Amino acid sequence: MNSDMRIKIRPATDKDIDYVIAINIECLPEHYPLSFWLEHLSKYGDVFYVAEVDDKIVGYVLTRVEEGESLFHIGKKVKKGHIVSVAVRENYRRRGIATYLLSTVLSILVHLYEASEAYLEVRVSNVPAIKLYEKLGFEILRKIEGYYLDGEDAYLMAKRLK
Ligand SMILES: CC(=O)SCCNC(=O)CCNC(=O)[C@H](O)C(C)(C)COP(=O)(O)OP(=O)(O)OC[C@H]1O[C@@H](n2cnc3c(N)ncnc32)[C@H](O)[C@@H]1OP(=O)(O)O
Ligand SMILES: [Zn+2]
Repeated sequence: MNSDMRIKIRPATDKDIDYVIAINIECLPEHYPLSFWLEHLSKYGDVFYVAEVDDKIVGYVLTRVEEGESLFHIGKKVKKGHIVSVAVRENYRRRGIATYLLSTVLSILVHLYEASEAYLEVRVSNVPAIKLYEKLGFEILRKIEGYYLDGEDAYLMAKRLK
């Protein structure tokens, strides 16, 4: 891969799902049935993005929009963007692709959905992802003990969007 590769970001379509699932399996231990991906595509397709290099999908971010209690103001009901899964193929990392995907989705959460917060869970050992989220303005709110199937803890990280 050369250093002047062109990265293109666009919303996912149903034709992308097989590639997205393959990247998810390659990059993360948390996997989901086909129905999960298709349901998110139909309900929250505006915040399900893929990144392409040379017409091949190399990364994705899957997001869902939720209404519920604010993570910052107890008792307040808000719209929240939930970053469910993000991954970039190993050979394409550290080129800003995840930053591009996530900042695009965060902007759509604000402007299209009028969400006021975004949040996610991440393994406490996943330093690259934690650093990425901190760079985007997410902060660690708390630890969720035993969140993952293998027993690892998660950090709950969140960001105010307005
Ligand atoms: C909610 C969830 O999905 S949590 C799980 C997140 N996904 C995964 O862990 C899957 C496996 N990992 C990956 O796919 C990738 O490493 C990702 C998605 C975490 C990051 O993707 P990338 O495209 O490489 O991120 P990007 O290039 O935008 O990095 C932005 C910043 O994040 C930080 N960062 C990214 N990777 C690393 C790393 N390996 N070590 C330290 N910091 C890192 C850096 O600050 C980086 O900025 P810099 O390159 O200028 O120093
Ligand atoms: Zn989650």
